[in-house]
Amino acid sequence: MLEKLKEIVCEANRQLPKYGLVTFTWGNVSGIDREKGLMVIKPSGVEYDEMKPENMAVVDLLGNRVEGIYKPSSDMATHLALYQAWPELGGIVHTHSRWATSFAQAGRGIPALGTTQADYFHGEIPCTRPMRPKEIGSPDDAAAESPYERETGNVIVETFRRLGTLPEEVPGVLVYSHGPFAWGTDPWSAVHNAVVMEEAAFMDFHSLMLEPQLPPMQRELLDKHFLRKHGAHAYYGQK
Ligand SMILES: O=C(CO)[C@@H](O)[C@@H](O)COP(=O)(O)O
Repeated sequence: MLEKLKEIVCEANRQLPKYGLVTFTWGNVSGIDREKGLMVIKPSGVEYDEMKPENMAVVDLLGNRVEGIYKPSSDMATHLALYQAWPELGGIVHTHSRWATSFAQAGRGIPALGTTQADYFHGEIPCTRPMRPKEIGSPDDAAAESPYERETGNVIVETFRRLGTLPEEVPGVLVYSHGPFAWGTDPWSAVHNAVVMEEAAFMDFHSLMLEPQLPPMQRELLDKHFLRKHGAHAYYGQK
């Protein structure tokens, strides 16, 4: 089971450059084995085309390294915070994909302007609030102890709680000044949702250029598309 999860997480990471979601190593995918209480995540800074299942990082749910010769992704604590808060999650992706990151840097959510987004996200993809200095830590924080990554996860969960949004209805978020996180029932569905998010950001940007006053799509159409594909609160995995 764990070896299979390493293969899946490795291949899901290798999909990121294939879908144009990453430059250099600016992204990471994880998966979780809840029975064993272990998370498998991309090793930090490793080139995607050099990745092999055996060099995936394996950590326990407190972030202690269990297997792997490389350091886990620098975003490990954010992934762990989301898995701990949301039991339905089976896979998480973080990238700096250009169009979604442009919205994150502008502090803007990605509004649901079309059925492409509505098929996967039941509404706007929100942007988190700016982090507070104490949540960011200081430059001399050792990377492993930096509160920034852990607090990023907490701010994501806080955003969804404040909006009353369910993670299974909107499987993604923009972290202010950083970039997108997407998730799903497994690493594959998380990557799928990350691709849809980037496409939606690209199309929204241009739709709003064409029509700055464009309102979000009608609720009825949004419901029709999302609920037809996923049902109310149905969690979904999309290959
Ligand atoms: O945003 C950052 C660093 O600022 C990270 O998400 C990105 O560089 C990926 O780092 P990892 O190689 O996963 O440690």
